Amino acid sequence: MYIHELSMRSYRNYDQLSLTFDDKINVIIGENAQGKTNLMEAIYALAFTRSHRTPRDKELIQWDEEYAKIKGSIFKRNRRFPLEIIFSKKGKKAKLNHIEQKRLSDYIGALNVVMFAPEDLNLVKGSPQVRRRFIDMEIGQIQPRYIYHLGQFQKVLKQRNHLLKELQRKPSADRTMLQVLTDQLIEHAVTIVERRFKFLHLLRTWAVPIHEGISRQLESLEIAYDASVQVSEEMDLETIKINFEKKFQDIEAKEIERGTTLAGPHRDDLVFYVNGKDVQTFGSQGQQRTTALSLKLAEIELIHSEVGEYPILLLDDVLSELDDYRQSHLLHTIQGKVQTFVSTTSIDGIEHEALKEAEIFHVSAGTIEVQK
Ligand SMILES: Nc1ncnc2c1ncn2[C@@H]1O[C@H](COP(=O)(O)OP(=O)(O)OP(=O)(O)O)[C@@H](O)[C@H]1O
Repeated sequence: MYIHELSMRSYRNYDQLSLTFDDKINVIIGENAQGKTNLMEAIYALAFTRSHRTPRDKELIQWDEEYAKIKGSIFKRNRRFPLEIIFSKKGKKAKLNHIEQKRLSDYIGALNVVMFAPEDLNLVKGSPQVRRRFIDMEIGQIQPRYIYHLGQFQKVLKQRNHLLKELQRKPSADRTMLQVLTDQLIEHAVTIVERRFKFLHLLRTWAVPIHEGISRQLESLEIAYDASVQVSEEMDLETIKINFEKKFQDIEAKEIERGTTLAGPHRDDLVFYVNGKDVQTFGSQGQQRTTALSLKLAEIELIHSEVGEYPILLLDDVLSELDDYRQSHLLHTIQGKVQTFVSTTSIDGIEHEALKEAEIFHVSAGTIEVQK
């Protein structure tokens, strides 16, 4: 799939903009703070209805404006369809084929995007939250129903935490309600964990051989799910559910004492091993980067295998962070099959064969010019 046209209004530092892209490689060049990341972010937001760098939609609206609008014309399975997203101070609206989608989960997934930004190099080193977000966003775009379960889980989690705080202060508060909320929480948690297991199985299928390739057969990658409840990928749904129930019975007193939910998918993590050693603790910076790159390349192949089309790849200021070998590996893998956006302050240092045919855009203070 690819984006043919993109237009924006009052989005970050862009007043008004309309661009046509190459279906292969587009390079966005500009000095710092001119709007490169804002453009990448807009494409990401068109796919996910949110930014990759802030949870606050209001920040996307140009200062002193009432709303921001992004429109895209997408080609998928040889058919063209429009996407539109409007962020206003009251909320957001997402339109697919000109029709507003009541649930965002009916919209997300129409456009598949993989973003690789410098902070993704932190996927291995960063906090568990970064890895949970990675896994949740990726499952969400191939299985939009997952987003619904995640939203329901968050809702119940909030109510449950609220009640646990109340019980912490006042032990006579409603215990029956706690049981009701625990049952609801478990119902969504089991679905989330089961879908994460299935996703990890697919991710491994692609990431392990890719990592072996990038490391010239020197490293073998393993990915494990570090769960806060005794569950594993071999278990059936019923066993997972029983183990959740047991866990919450065991920790009830502790949860009331702390006033918060201490187990569940919001506390889980991913662990990456290279040659049997935990990369987060023992890996070199190079190994951590290779792992992050393998995961991103695996995502591209995984989406292709699940959706039947390659996603759009956004490489925001990240090529120059990779050494020549990893850069070549990346560009070689995507060449010709993945519409890619590369942002950079300078094209020197990334003179790869793949970029020769690229469409070049120059960004300066919220305006973009195509290089003739
Ligand atoms: N809501 C907004 N309204 C108007 N301008 C904004 C808004 N949010 C951010 N900006 C401006 O956008 C610019 C930052 O653009 P962007 O993050 O795309 O930089 P960049 O070109 O990627 O630079 P770098 O190479 O430093 O990452 C800044 O000048 C910032 O002040």
